[in-house]
Amino acid sequence: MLKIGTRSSQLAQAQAQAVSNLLTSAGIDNELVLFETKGDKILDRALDAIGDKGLFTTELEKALLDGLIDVAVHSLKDLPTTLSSHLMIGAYVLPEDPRDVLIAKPGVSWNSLPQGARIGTSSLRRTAFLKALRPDLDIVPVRGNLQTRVRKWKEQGWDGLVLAAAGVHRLHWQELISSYLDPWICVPSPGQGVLAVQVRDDNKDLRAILARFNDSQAEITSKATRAVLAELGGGCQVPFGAYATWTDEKTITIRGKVADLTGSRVIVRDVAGPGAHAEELGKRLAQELISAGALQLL
Ligand SMILES: NCc1[nH]cc(CCC(=O)O)c1CC(=O)O
Repeated sequence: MLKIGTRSSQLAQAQAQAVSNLLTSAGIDNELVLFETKGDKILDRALDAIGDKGLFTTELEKALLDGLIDVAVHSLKDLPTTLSSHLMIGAYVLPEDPRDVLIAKPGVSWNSLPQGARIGTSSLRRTAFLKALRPDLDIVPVRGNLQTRVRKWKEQGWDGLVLAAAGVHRLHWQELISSYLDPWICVPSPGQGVLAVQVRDDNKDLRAILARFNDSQAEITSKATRAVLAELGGGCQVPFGAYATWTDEKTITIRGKVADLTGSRVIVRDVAGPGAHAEELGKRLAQELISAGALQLL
């Protein structure tokens, strides 16, 4: 019986179940094994900064290496760009909408938010990019899983809450969504919406099976945006987003955006080129951001 490791939040289980269904369709008996991660326990501070720390993934990587599980399912955006050695991403699957969304009461849209509206998010990226657009907003921290955040938004009577569309869609909470935020402006986290199926690199048979489910377009845009993150590296702790799309069947455009914490200084750069050179393009974009002062924003 193939063992699929996942965090135990409702969203993580929905994601792992979707991967389980793919494997079942390939005739592979499998079951979920649930884990709690450091990121599930630390609830008092923003976790992203540059977002490359593995707080949600380290325990699953260890379980893979110890042979307790055969695959781990992660939100790609939570997975550090440097994986533990002997582990690899076996497939990029089931890409969802990469945008962020505003959760708000019916009738309230992004454009109709009142002056000084109170908005919940703990992501430094969302805080900075939203403040850059609307300096009047009162951004309040909210951590915890999606249920907790939605509960707090209701209890506290905030005007809005900003979440990833992918998570909201996967939990079938579409009716809570008031507005989709433009990904060229509220630039998402690298890999947002994509699931990473991680395996041991010596597990050849399983890798061959997973390859059948790989979404090669999502793989390429994910590699492009994660290359930007990797190149900016741990040296900087700034709000950062990267978004890549296909402009024709061979070409991708990548946007990178960094800001200071208050959103008063913003650097945006785009590069376009062949998807076949995704990682090179991502690195080039990071270098352009650095040349424009990205590392000095804090
Ligand atoms: N950092 C938490 C996290 N990790 C993945 C998702 C949603 C799914 C995704 O973005 O792929 C979320 C919640 C959120 O950002 O609102």
